[in-house]
Amino acid sequence: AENAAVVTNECLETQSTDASTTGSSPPSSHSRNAIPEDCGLVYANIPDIHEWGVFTMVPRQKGSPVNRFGDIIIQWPDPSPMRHDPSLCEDGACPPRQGLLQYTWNGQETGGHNEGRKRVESVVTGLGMCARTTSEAARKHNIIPLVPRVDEGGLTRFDSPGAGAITQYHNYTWWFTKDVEAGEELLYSSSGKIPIIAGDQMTDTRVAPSKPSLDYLKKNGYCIDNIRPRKSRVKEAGRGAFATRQIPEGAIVAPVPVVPVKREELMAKDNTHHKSKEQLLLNYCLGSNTSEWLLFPFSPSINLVNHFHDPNVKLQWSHSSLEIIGQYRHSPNTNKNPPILMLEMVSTKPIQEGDEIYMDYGQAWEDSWWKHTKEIWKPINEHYTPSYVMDDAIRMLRTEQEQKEHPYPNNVFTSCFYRYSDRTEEERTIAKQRNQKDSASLNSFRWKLTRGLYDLKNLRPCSVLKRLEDSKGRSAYAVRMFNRHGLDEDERIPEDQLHIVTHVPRAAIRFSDKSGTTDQHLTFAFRHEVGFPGINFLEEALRPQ
Ligand SMILES: C[S@@+](CC[C@H](N)C(=O)[O-])C[C@H]1O[C@@H](n2cnc3c(N)ncnc32)[C@H](O)[C@@H]1O
Repeated sequence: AENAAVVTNECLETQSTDASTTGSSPPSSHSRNAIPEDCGLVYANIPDIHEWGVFTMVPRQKGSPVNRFGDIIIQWPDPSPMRHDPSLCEDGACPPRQGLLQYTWNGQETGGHNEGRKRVESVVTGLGMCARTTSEAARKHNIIPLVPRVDEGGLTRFDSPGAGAITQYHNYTWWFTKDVEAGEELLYSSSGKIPIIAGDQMTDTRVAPSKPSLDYLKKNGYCIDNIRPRKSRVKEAGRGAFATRQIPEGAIVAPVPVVPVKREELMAKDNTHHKSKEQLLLNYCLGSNTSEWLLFPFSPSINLVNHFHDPNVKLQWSHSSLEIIGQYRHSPNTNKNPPILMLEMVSTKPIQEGDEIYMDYGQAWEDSWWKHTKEIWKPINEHYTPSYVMDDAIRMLRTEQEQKEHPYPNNVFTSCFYRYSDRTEEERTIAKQRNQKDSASLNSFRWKLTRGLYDLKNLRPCSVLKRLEDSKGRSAYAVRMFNRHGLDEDERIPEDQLHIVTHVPRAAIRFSDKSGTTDQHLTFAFRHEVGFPGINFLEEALRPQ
């Protein structure tokens, strides 16, 4: 937020300067930023406090979706410790997060925690990065997210060179928790964003002295519902971005706020486990092979724009970003982190409703993709079934004993929705006493449904010991619960406890993918940034003089 404050309202002016085609020098072209009459959501710089926020242009009802389509999430397993090393924390206080890590969520909030061995950060694009947050205690939030969908977007490791090159986490939808008036800001609770490392503090949102008027938002905001996700028309590309309405030539299709990231941060930490060399995030960054900097764009659906040699949009620096970068050129301290910058995605031809949006990713990307499909990629024919397919296919779960005869595929295990902290003090004391008396005794509890139990952060490994049928013929299970990395302290079952839970319904048990086995970890998964020569302009400004 502090960085965003540097981006002034000038960024929202209707005229912009184009640095995308030449790289280092910014030629001028003009684009129109007219908000369509029926635009429902805008991204605007809040007057007085100079922070960016998301606003609704129409009244909304409690229980209705913010958008009819959700955002993608990119899982960032075991980020390189360079920028935020827990070993740098002293007495529970850690150095502040920098770069993209300032905006990520704890992976367990999005169900991504099994993607990594120790730590997973979730990059929640769209509203998760554009909307501002408020603390749970302040109770000012008016939107909440639901669970994402997880699948391969039609690209399987058995037949597609695109397998592992796109994220499997998508359709992360947001819902209103209150009735909201036209012009109100969308805020969500920051609890999901509280970082994994103890000691990090979230600051609460700064409240604007006065609410921006609808007129101000129309004149100064960027429309952020001109594009939406859908399966791409490009074979092997996965999902794509499509126009939700007609867009004239030369108009701003979407704002493209970007976080600068150092290329070296996206190297996977451990190549023996995360077999591909670079993180999946690289495929969603803008850059050029001559720059050590990358830009991660994050407005809704922007990350879904695919490559085509005959594009209908291009990227250009916003006027204000050019100024900020210009200031860097003259600043003697070039070592500091560059702030959030703003690009604009501008139509280069008239676009019809339903058209797919394409950019030209450039020759280096095309060459790399060509090499990947012709020389590197090979179909995989080993036995593999992703967890979401197992969940659909296997309704009745096998006990540990049955699995000896009839095992599940190697890449999956079972997880249960369970909260150890739901046990009453009394239950815990009895368990403790029993443990002290007889080390062989079991602690067995009855599963019960409590509020919020089906949140993804409450998933933990569990093994099925017994299957029973209830009076209505439905299966219920007795399971042993385990701990996993990243669990909150009060959720950890004491190491010396054999924690058995009975009457667990099938709905509370899920298949999960073992760490390092999903497509994004495939050895031959494609990795290349989206070509954006305009980054050279930033690179030049940041280079020590
Ligand atoms: C910025 S993402 C675009 C969104 C992506 N299609 C998805 O489903 O998440 C870039 C990645 O999309 C895929 N892609 C984009 N354009 C493509 C094309 N023309 N052919 C094949 N794959 C493409 C590649 O995997 C690339 O690394």
